Amino acid sequence: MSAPWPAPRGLYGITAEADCGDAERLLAAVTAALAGGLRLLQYRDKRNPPEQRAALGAALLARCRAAGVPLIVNDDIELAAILGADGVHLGLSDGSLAEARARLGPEAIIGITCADSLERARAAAAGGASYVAFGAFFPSRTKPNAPPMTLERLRQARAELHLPICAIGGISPERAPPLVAAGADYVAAIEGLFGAADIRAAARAYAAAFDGRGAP
Ligand SMILES: Cc1ncc(COP(=O)(O)OP(=O)(O)O)c(N)n1
Ligand SMILES: Cc1ncsc1CCOP(=O)(O)O
Ligand SMILES: [Mg+2]
Repeated sequence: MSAPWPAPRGLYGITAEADCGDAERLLAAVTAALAGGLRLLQYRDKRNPPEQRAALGAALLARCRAAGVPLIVNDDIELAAILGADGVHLGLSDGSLAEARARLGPEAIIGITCADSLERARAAAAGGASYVAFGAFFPSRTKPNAPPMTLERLRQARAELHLPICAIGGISPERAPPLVAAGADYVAAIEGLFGAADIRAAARAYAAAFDGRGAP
């Protein structure tokens, strides 16, 4: 059974390339993040061929299902469909929102990268996106060329958009609270979460940024 949407506000973990070369390591990392309170997981894997991505995606989906956490596939609408994952995340150069909705159905979670653009977020909302993602809020070693996004523009987005908003880009646990206060429903992290020495503790620290800030 697929996980309910919207997921409770909180940490959105995105798998690290460094973990995708080793299934055991990847599953251990994700298991630790789930134990620390991860609310959403994205399988982002730009290194493996399709067959391996299908196998890793299936293993991640089983782990996420057991935890009641949605699994979203980055970039690849077809892989999301084949796996029966909860959704897909699409950037500017990935497939279209309309194509994803047609392939995955009305219940699928479809996230759209808006980078620093409110205009793109408005179009995504009007086109039936499930959430929009803004960033990079801070310099990101994972994606150094992501355009910079500001807290002020995030507040503006929160004031006018009526769908979940995700903040991404160089976000450590210490950097999360102002983003949550400005209206982010999800804080997405790769290095700050999966690069941490204690992944479960890092997930808890991100989750704490949402404490006392209202129900999902
Ligand atoms: C939650 C979330 N937000 C943004 C992105 C970036 O997507 P994209 O611009 O397509 O870049 P890649 O991740 O594909 O390199 C994301 N993946 N997740
Ligand atoms: C995928 C993506 N899109 C904008 S910044 C980014 C990278 C996020 O990774 P990190 O949390 O390590 O900066
Ligand atoms: Mg992409």
